[in-house]
Amino acid sequence: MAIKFGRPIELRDHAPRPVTYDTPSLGLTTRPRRNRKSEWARRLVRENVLTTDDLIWPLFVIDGDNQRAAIASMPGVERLSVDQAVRDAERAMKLDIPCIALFPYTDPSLRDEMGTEACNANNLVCQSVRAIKKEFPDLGVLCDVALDPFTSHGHDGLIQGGKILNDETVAVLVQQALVQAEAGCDIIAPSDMMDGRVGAIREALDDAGFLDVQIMAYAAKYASAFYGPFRDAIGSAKTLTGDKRTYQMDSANSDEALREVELDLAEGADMVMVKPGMPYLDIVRRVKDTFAVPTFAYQVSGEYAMIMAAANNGWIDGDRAIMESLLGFKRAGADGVLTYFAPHAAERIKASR
Ligand SMILES: NCC(=O)CCC(=O)O
Ligand SMILES: [Mg+2]
Repeated sequence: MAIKFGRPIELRDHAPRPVTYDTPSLGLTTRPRRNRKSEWARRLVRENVLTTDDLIWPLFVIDGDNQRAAIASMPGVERLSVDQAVRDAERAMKLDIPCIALFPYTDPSLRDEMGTEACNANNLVCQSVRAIKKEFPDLGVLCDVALDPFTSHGHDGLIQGGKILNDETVAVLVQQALVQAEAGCDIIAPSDMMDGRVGAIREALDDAGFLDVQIMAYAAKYASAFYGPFRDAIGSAKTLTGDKRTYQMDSANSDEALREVELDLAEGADMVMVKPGMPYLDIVRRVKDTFAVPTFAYQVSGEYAMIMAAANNGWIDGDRAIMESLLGFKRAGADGVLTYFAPHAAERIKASR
């Protein structure tokens, strides 16, 4: 049950009882509670607001027709066949969500050591982009650039002798970005954390005439336990060998995030992202204060799963926790949030207007 915000607690919970208290005065000049005395007063002094313009909605796509398959660790999120992804794109349009992000569940038979399918101009992501752009040209479409949905080992890059190869991987990522841009993708979002990939992709996009295709760099992406359910969703959880700590950042570090962001901006990133979200709000704030560029946060699958699990157990008020968590990103300085809660939040925002 949703509790309406701003209803005075005493009216909600108690039948009034006649009591008398002594009324000593503390003689306070400043009483911060005055500005919180009623809903209109709180609205008047409110510093941050979440709007539908702040939302990017990640969708998972699978092969097939008319498929919507539940993901156990992400209750409420489904893998969608391309036709159904188009229906969710329509829902995004109706909810005034400016942009969606696409992630494929690649059939295991198409995964290999090199992530070859990433560069197939007719892969699931490219098919989805074309189908969505055809019906909804005004909806922003973001495509992730990384090899993990396509490799048999679940890593974001090419491996040799147990090591993730940087420059060789970047050459493949450039090809992946080009097929996505060719399909009509608006924002290329490299999430692989290889060094130098933003510059290489920018140059290749420009050479191919995609001057207006934006780059949102996953600039500060941490090696995190919170990606677990996402790996279920794209089917890499079981195949992933080892961890990603030689390319994703150490969660102990903060200055390093600024250096990563600085590099990506110098290489041509139009927007930067911090990921995960809630445990890294301090990074969002530092990035925004330091660079004053469009800054995004990714509220990742594990954050979604935590809130949903607690809400489904009745341990927290899910609606309120969702909106509070999203407002936290705005307060930390984010210009927008990639969140699986996007349609839910947009519905709430629209209903409250
Ligand atoms: N490159 C996209 C992701 O890794 C998403 C992670 C998540 O939602 O857990
Ligand atoms: Mg980097």
